[in-house]
Amino acid sequence: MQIESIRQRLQALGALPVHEQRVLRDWLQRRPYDGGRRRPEDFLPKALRAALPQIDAELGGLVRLLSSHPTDDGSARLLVGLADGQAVESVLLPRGGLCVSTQVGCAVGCQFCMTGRSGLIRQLTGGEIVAQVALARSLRAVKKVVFMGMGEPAHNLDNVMDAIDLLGSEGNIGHKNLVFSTVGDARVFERLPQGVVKPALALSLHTTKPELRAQLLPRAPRMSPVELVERGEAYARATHYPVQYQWTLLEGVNDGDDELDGIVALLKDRYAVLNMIPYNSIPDLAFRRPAWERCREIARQLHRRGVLTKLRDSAGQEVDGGCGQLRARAAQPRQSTIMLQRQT
Ligand SMILES: C[S@@+](CC[C@H](N)C(=O)[O-])C[C@H]1O[C@@H](n2cnc3c(N)ncnc32)[C@H](O)[C@@H]1O
Ligand code: SF4
Repeated sequence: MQIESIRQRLQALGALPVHEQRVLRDWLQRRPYDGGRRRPEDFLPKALRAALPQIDAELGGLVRLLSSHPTDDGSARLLVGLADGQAVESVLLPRGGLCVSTQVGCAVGCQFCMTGRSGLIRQLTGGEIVAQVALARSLRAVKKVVFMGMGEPAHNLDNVMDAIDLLGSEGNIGHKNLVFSTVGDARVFERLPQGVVKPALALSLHTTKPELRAQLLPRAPRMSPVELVERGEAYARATHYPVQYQWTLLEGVNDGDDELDGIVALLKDRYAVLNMIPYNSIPDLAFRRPAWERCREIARQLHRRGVLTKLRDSAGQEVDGGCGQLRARAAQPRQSTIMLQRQT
Protein backbone atom coordinates (compact mmCIF):
# COMPACT_ATOMS: atom_id res chain seq x y z
CA MET A 1 0.00 0.00 0.00
CA GLN A 2 1.36 3.42 -0.93
CA ILE A 3 1.43 6.12 1.74
CA GLU A 4 -0.76 8.31 -0.47
CA SER A 5 -3.38 5.51 -0.66
CA ILE A 6 -3.41 5.28 3.15
CA ARG A 7 -3.98 9.04 3.33
CA GLN A 8 -6.74 8.91 0.69
CA ARG A 9 -8.49 6.13 2.58
CA LEU A 10 -8.48 8.21 5.77
CA GLN A 11 -9.69 11.29 3.88
CA ALA A 12 -12.55 9.30 2.34
CA LEU A 13 -13.67 8.57 5.93
CA GLY A 14 -13.81 12.29 6.69
CA ALA A 15 -10.32 12.75 8.11
CA LEU A 16 -8.91 16.28 8.10
CA PRO A 17 -5.10 16.71 8.15
CA VAL A 18 -5.13 16.77 11.95
CA HIS A 19 -7.02 13.45 12.09
CA GLU A 20 -4.73 11.88 9.51
CA GLN A 21 -1.76 12.93 11.62
CA ARG A 22 -3.24 11.36 14.70
CA VAL A 23 -3.91 7.98 13.06
CA LEU A 24 -0.50 7.85 11.38
CA ARG A 25 1.28 8.87 14.59
CA ASP A 26 -0.55 6.25 16.61
CA TRP A 27 0.47 3.61 14.04
CA LEU A 28 4.12 4.58 13.65
CA GLN A 29 4.72 5.40 17.30
CA ARG A 30 2.84 2.34 18.51
CA ARG A 31 0.38 4.31 20.59
CA PRO A 32 -3.03 2.75 21.29
CA TYR A 33 -5.75 4.48 19.25
CA ASP A 34 -7.76 5.14 22.39
CA GLY A 35 -4.79 6.56 24.34
CA GLY A 36 -3.58 10.16 24.55
CA ARG A 37 -5.21 13.32 25.86
CA ARG A 38 -7.97 13.47 23.29
CA ARG A 39 -10.22 10.42 23.23
CA PRO A 40 -11.15 9.25 19.70
CA GLU A 41 -14.87 9.81 20.41
CA ASP A 42 -14.20 13.49 21.19
CA PHE A 43 -11.88 14.03 18.29
CA LEU A 44 -12.12 11.75 15.26
CA PRO A 45 -15.01 11.83 12.74
CA LYS A 46 -17.54 9.06 13.37
CA ALA A 47 -16.96 7.18 10.10
CA LEU A 48 -13.21 7.14 10.73
CA ARG A 49 -13.72 5.94 14.29
CA ALA A 50 -15.90 3.10 13.13
CA ALA A 51 -13.31 2.03 10.54
CA LEU A 52 -10.31 2.20 12.93
CA PRO A 53 -10.20 -1.52 13.83
CA GLN A 54 -10.24 -2.41 10.12
CA ILE A 55 -7.57 0.20 9.27
CA ASP A 56 -5.48 -0.98 12.21
CA ALA A 57 -5.64 -4.54 10.88
CA GLU A 58 -4.72 -3.44 7.33
CA LEU A 59 -1.70 -1.42 8.48
CA GLY A 60 -0.67 -4.20 10.85
CA GLY A 61 -0.89 -6.69 7.96
CA LEU A 62 1.58 -4.86 5.72
CA VAL A 63 4.52 -6.73 7.25
CA ARG A 64 4.89 -9.48 9.84
CA LEU A 65 7.79 -10.90 11.80
CA LEU A 66 8.81 -14.31 10.46
CA SER A 67 11.87 -14.82 12.66
CA SER A 68 14.27 -12.87 14.87
CA HIS A 69 17.97 -13.63 15.25
CA PRO A 70 19.67 -11.76 18.09
CA THR A 71 23.46 -11.51 18.27
CA ASP A 72 25.97 -10.81 21.03
CA ASP A 73 26.53 -7.19 19.96
CA GLY A 74 22.99 -6.18 20.92
CA SER A 75 21.61 -6.22 17.39
CA ALA A 76 19.10 -8.62 15.86
CA ARG A 77 18.36 -9.58 12.28
CA LEU A 78 14.66 -9.77 11.53
CA LEU A 79 13.19 -11.73 8.67
CA VAL A 80 10.09 -9.76 7.69
CA GLY A 81 7.27 -11.28 5.65
CA LEU A 82 5.24 -9.24 3.13
CA ALA A 83 1.59 -9.86 2.27
CA ASP A 84 2.41 -11.52 -1.08
CA GLY A 85 4.73 -14.10 0.48
CA GLN A 86 7.98 -12.25 -0.29
CA ALA A 87 10.40 -11.51 2.56
CA VAL A 88 12.98 -8.83 3.36
CA GLU A 89 15.37 -8.18 6.22
CA SER A 90 15.43 -5.44 8.84
CA VAL A 91 18.17 -5.18 11.46
CA LEU A 92 17.72 -3.85 14.99
CA LEU A 93 20.97 -1.99 15.63
CA PRO A 94 22.51 -1.10 18.98
CA ARG A 95 21.50 2.29 20.49
CA GLY A 96 18.03 2.50 18.97
CA GLY A 97 18.96 2.17 15.28
CA LEU A 98 17.06 0.23 12.66
CA CYS A 99 18.22 -0.81 9.19
CA VAL A 100 15.32 -1.20 6.72
CA SER A 101 14.98 -2.69 3.25
CA THR A 102 13.63 -0.75 0.27
CA GLN A 103 13.39 -3.47 -2.39
CA VAL A 104 13.09 -7.24 -2.64
CA GLY A 105 16.40 -7.98 -4.39
CA CYS A 106 18.39 -5.30 -6.21
CA ALA A 107 19.29 -4.57 -9.81
CA VAL A 108 22.74 -3.07 -9.16
CA GLY A 109 24.31 -6.50 -8.70
CA CYS A 110 27.35 -5.58 -6.57
CA GLN A 111 29.66 -8.57 -6.75
CA PHE A 112 30.09 -8.90 -2.98
CA CYS A 113 26.42 -8.47 -2.00
CA MET A 114 23.98 -11.32 -1.49
CA THR A 115 20.98 -9.14 -2.30
CA GLY A 116 22.44 -8.24 -5.69
CA ARG A 117 22.62 -11.87 -6.73
CA SER A 118 18.87 -12.27 -7.15
CA GLY A 119 18.39 -9.18 -9.33
CA LEU A 120 15.37 -6.98 -8.61
CA ILE A 121 12.30 -8.99 -7.62
CA ARG A 122 10.05 -6.07 -6.70
CA GLN A 123 9.87 -2.62 -5.18
CA LEU A 124 8.63 -2.17 -1.63
CA THR A 125 5.71 0.22 -1.28
CA GLY A 126 6.09 3.26 0.97
CA GLY A 127 3.69 1.55 3.40
CA GLU A 128 5.89 -1.55 3.56
CA ILE A 129 8.99 0.56 4.20
CA VAL A 130 7.52 2.50 7.13
CA ALA A 131 5.73 -0.61 8.43
CA GLN A 132 9.19 -2.10 9.15
CA VAL A 133 9.67 0.76 11.62
CA ALA A 134 6.26 0.18 13.25
CA LEU A 135 7.10 -3.53 13.54
CA ALA A 136 10.54 -2.84 15.06
CA ARG A 137 8.96 -0.42 17.55
CA SER A 138 6.72 -3.22 18.76
CA LEU A 139 10.01 -4.88 19.84
CA ARG A 140 11.95 -1.86 21.14
CA ALA A 141 12.47 1.89 20.76
CA VAL A 142 13.71 3.15 17.36
CA LYS A 143 15.37 6.59 17.16
CA LYS A 144 17.33 6.24 13.95
CA VAL A 145 16.52 4.58 10.61
CA VAL A 146 19.16 3.72 8.00
CA PHE A 147 18.10 2.70 4.49
CA MET A 148 20.90 0.15 4.24
CA GLY A 149 19.00 -3.11 4.08
CA MET A 150 18.09 -4.95 0.92
CA GLY A 151 17.77 -2.82 -2.20
CA GLU A 152 18.99 0.40 -3.77
CA PRO A 153 16.88 3.34 -2.47
CA ALA A 154 17.67 5.40 -5.60
CA HIS A 155 15.82 2.80 -7.68
CA ASN A 156 12.66 3.19 -5.59
CA LEU A 157 13.01 6.89 -5.05
CA ASP A 158 9.37 8.04 -4.88
CA ASN A 159 8.44 5.45 -2.27
CA VAL A 160 11.61 5.98 -0.23
CA MET A 161 11.11 9.78 -0.26
CA ASP A 162 7.48 9.32 0.88
CA ALA A 163 8.69 7.05 3.68
CA ILE A 164 11.36 9.56 4.72
CA ASP A 165 8.78 12.38 4.84
CA LEU A 166 6.44 10.35 7.00
CA LEU A 167 9.14 9.03 9.34
CA GLY A 168 10.60 12.53 9.76
CA SER A 169 7.16 13.92 10.72
CA GLU A 170 4.54 11.56 12.17
CA GLY A 171 7.26 8.94 12.81
CA ASN A 172 9.07 11.38 15.13
CA ILE A 173 12.58 10.60 13.85
CA GLY A 174 15.10 13.45 13.61
CA HIS A 175 15.95 14.30 10.00
CA LYS A 176 19.64 13.58 10.47
CA ASN A 177 18.75 10.25 12.00
CA LEU A 178 17.34 9.12 8.66
CA VAL A 179 20.22 7.85 6.53
CA PHE A 180 19.76 7.36 2.79
CA SER A 181 22.41 4.89 1.55
CA THR A 182 23.10 4.69 -2.19
CA VAL A 183 25.69 3.74 -4.78
CA GLY A 184 25.11 7.28 -6.11
CA ASP A 185 22.67 8.40 -8.76
CA ALA A 186 22.06 11.81 -10.34
CA ARG A 187 18.37 11.62 -9.35
CA VAL A 188 19.32 11.36 -5.69
CA PHE A 189 21.38 14.54 -5.78
CA GLU A 190 18.48 16.36 -7.48
CA ARG A 191 15.65 15.08 -5.28
CA LEU A 192 17.12 14.90 -1.76
CA PRO A 193 17.76 18.65 -1.42
CA GLN A 194 14.16 19.38 -2.49
CA GLY A 195 12.51 17.27 0.23
CA VAL A 196 10.93 18.82 3.31
CA VAL A 197 12.79 16.21 5.33
CA LYS A 198 16.43 16.09 4.23
CA PRO A 199 18.04 12.84 5.33
CA ALA A 200 21.72 12.26 5.98
CA LEU A 201 23.49 10.71 3.01
CA ALA A 202 25.68 7.60 2.85
CA LEU A 203 27.52 6.94 -0.42
CA SER A 204 28.80 3.44 -1.10
CA LEU A 205 32.18 4.21 -2.64
CA HIS A 206 34.29 1.02 -2.15
CA THR A 207 37.20 2.16 -4.35
CA THR A 208 38.79 5.32 -5.71
CA LYS A 209 39.38 3.65 -9.11
CA PRO A 210 36.60 4.17 -11.70
CA GLU A 211 37.35 0.93 -13.63
CA LEU A 212 37.39 -1.21 -10.50
CA ARG A 213 34.17 0.41 -9.30
CA ALA A 214 32.52 -0.43 -12.63
CA GLN A 215 33.53 -4.07 -12.12
CA LEU A 216 32.48 -4.32 -8.48
CA LEU A 217 29.20 -2.40 -8.94
CA PRO A 218 28.33 -3.46 -12.51
CA ARG A 219 24.99 -1.70 -12.88
CA ALA A 220 25.59 1.40 -10.76
CA PRO A 221 25.35 4.68 -12.69
CA ARG A 222 28.72 5.55 -14.20
CA MET A 223 29.62 8.41 -11.88
CA SER A 224 33.33 8.62 -11.14
CA PRO A 225 34.47 8.61 -7.49
CA VAL A 226 35.59 12.24 -7.96
CA GLU A 227 32.13 13.31 -9.17
CA LEU A 228 30.42 11.34 -6.40
CA VAL A 229 32.49 13.06 -3.75
CA GLU A 230 31.93 16.52 -5.32
CA ARG A 231 28.17 16.02 -5.28
CA GLY A 232 28.21 14.45 -1.83
CA GLU A 233 30.20 17.38 -0.49
CA ALA A 234 27.68 19.87 -1.91
CA TYR A 235 24.82 18.03 -0.19
CA ALA A 236 26.75 17.87 3.11
CA ARG A 237 27.46 21.63 3.01
CA ALA A 238 23.83 22.40 2.15
CA THR A 239 22.43 20.26 4.96
CA HIS A 240 25.19 20.93 7.52
CA TYR A 241 25.65 17.23 8.05
CA PRO A 242 28.63 15.11 6.96
CA VAL A 243 28.35 12.49 4.23
CA GLN A 244 29.17 8.95 5.26
CA TYR A 245 31.28 7.11 2.69
CA GLN A 246 30.86 3.34 2.85
CA TRP A 247 33.75 1.08 1.98
CA THR A 248 33.39 -2.71 2.08
CA LEU A 249 36.95 -3.94 2.68
CA LEU A 250 37.91 -6.81 0.35
CA GLU A 251 41.30 -8.43 0.79
CA GLY A 252 43.61 -7.89 -2.16
CA VAL A 253 40.94 -5.85 -3.99
CA ASN A 254 40.54 -2.48 -2.28
CA ASP A 255 42.71 -2.70 0.84
CA GLY A 256 46.07 -1.76 -0.69
CA ASP A 257 48.30 1.25 -0.04
CA ASP A 258 47.42 2.64 -3.50
CA GLU A 259 43.77 2.92 -2.40
CA LEU A 260 44.81 4.62 0.83
CA ASP A 261 46.67 7.26 -1.19
CA GLY A 262 43.57 7.63 -3.41
CA ILE A 263 41.31 8.02 -0.37
CA VAL A 264 43.51 10.72 1.13
CA ALA A 265 43.52 12.62 -2.17
CA LEU A 266 39.73 12.29 -2.45
CA LEU A 267 38.50 12.75 1.12
CA LYS A 268 41.05 14.74 3.11
CA ASP A 269 39.44 17.90 4.51
CA ARG A 270 36.01 16.90 3.22
CA TYR A 271 32.91 17.24 5.37
CA ALA A 272 32.72 13.47 5.63
CA VAL A 273 33.18 10.30 7.63
CA LEU A 274 34.59 7.15 6.03
CA ASN A 275 33.05 3.91 7.32
CA MET A 276 35.27 0.91 6.66
CA ILE A 277 33.26 -2.31 6.87
CA PRO A 278 35.18 -5.59 6.54
CA TYR A 279 33.46 -7.87 4.02
CA ASN A 280 30.95 -10.39 5.42
CA SER A 281 31.62 -13.68 3.72
CA ILE A 282 29.06 -15.15 1.40
CA PRO A 283 29.17 -18.81 0.40
CA ASP A 284 30.43 -19.43 -3.16
CA LEU A 285 32.09 -16.01 -3.47
CA ALA A 286 35.86 -15.82 -3.71
CA PHE A 287 36.17 -12.50 -1.80
CA ARG A 288 37.84 -12.53 1.61
CA ARG A 289 37.80 -10.05 4.49
CA PRO A 290 41.23 -8.66 5.36
CA ALA A 291 42.76 -9.66 8.72
CA TRP A 292 41.38 -7.51 11.54
CA GLU A 293 44.86 -6.13 12.27
CA ARG A 294 45.15 -4.91 8.64
CA CYS A 295 41.72 -3.27 8.90
CA ARG A 296 42.83 -1.46 12.07
CA GLU A 297 46.05 -0.39 10.42
CA ILE A 298 44.11 1.05 7.45
CA ALA A 299 41.83 3.02 9.76
CA ARG A 300 44.78 4.26 11.84
CA GLN A 301 46.76 5.37 8.78
CA LEU A 302 43.83 7.21 7.24
CA HIS A 303 43.06 8.93 10.49
CA ARG A 304 46.67 10.03 10.81
CA ARG A 305 46.57 11.37 7.26
CA GLY A 306 43.52 13.53 7.90
CA VAL A 307 40.54 11.36 6.90
CA LEU A 308 38.00 10.79 9.68
CA THR A 309 37.68 7.00 9.50
CA LYS A 310 35.57 4.56 11.49
CA LEU A 311 36.11 0.83 11.38
CA ARG A 312 32.80 -0.96 11.74
CA ASP A 313 31.73 -4.53 11.84
CA SER A 314 28.31 -4.71 10.21
CA ALA A 315 25.69 -5.44 12.81
CA GLY A 316 24.21 -8.87 13.10
CA GLN A 317 26.96 -10.45 11.05
CA GLU A 318 27.11 -13.47 13.30
CA VAL A 319 23.80 -14.65 11.87
CA ASP A 320 23.88 -15.01 8.09
CA GLY A 321 25.55 -11.63 8.19
CA GLY A 322 25.76 -10.31 4.61
CA CYS A 323 22.49 -8.51 4.04
CA GLY A 324 20.14 -10.77 2.12
CA GLN A 325 21.51 -14.07 3.39
CA LEU A 326 18.74 -14.63 5.88
CA ARG A 327 16.16 -14.12 3.16
CA ALA A 328 18.08 -16.33 0.73
CA ARG A 329 18.20 -19.14 3.29
CA ALA A 330 14.53 -18.78 4.11
CA ALA A 331 13.76 -19.16 0.42
CA GLN A 332 15.56 -22.54 0.51
CA PRO A 333 13.46 -24.64 2.91
CA ARG A 334 15.84 -27.61 2.89
CA GLN A 335 18.60 -25.50 4.39
CA SER A 336 16.51 -23.69 6.97
CA THR A 337 17.69 -25.87 9.83
CA ILE A 338 21.12 -24.20 9.71
CA MET A 339 19.70 -20.69 9.81
CA LEU A 340 21.34 -19.95 13.15
CA GLN A 341 24.72 -21.42 12.35
CA ARG A 342 27.52 -18.93 13.04
CA GLN A 343 29.62 -17.62 10.16
CA THR A 344 33.32 -18.28 10.29
C1 LIG B 1 23.07 -3.60 1.30
S1 LIG B 1 23.51 -1.98 0.76
C2 LIG B 1 21.92 -1.18 0.70
C3 LIG B 1 21.98 0.28 0.37
C4 LIG B 1 22.48 0.64 -1.03
N1 LIG B 1 22.04 -0.26 -2.02
C5 LIG B 1 24.00 0.77 -1.03
O1 LIG B 1 24.65 -0.04 -1.67
O2 LIG B 1 24.47 1.72 -0.40
C6 LIG B 1 24.21 -1.26 2.25
C7 LIG B 1 25.69 -1.47 2.43
O3 LIG B 1 25.96 -2.85 2.62
C8 LIG B 1 27.22 -3.13 2.07
N2 LIG B 1 27.40 -4.56 1.80
C9 LIG B 1 26.76 -5.31 0.90
N3 LIG B 1 27.21 -6.58 0.92
C10 LIG B 1 28.16 -6.63 1.89
C11 LIG B 1 29.01 -7.66 2.38
N4 LIG B 1 28.96 -8.90 1.92
N5 LIG B 1 29.88 -7.34 3.38
C12 LIG B 1 29.95 -6.09 3.88
N6 LIG B 1 29.17 -5.06 3.44
C13 LIG B 1 28.29 -5.33 2.45
C14 LIG B 1 27.19 -2.30 0.81
O4 LIG B 1 28.47 -2.10 0.31
C15 LIG B 1 26.52 -1.02 1.22
O5 LIG B 1 27.47 -0.05 1.61
S1 SF4 C 1 25.26 -3.32 -2.11
FE1 SF4 C 1 23.42 -2.08 -2.32
S2 SF4 C 1 23.38 -1.55 -4.50
FE2 SF4 C 1 24.83 -3.20 -4.31
S3 SF4 C 1 23.62 -5.02 -4.80
FE3 SF4 C 1 23.64 -4.78 -2.56
S4 SF4 C 1 21.80 -3.64 -2.13
FE4 SF4 C 1 22.19 -3.42 -4.31
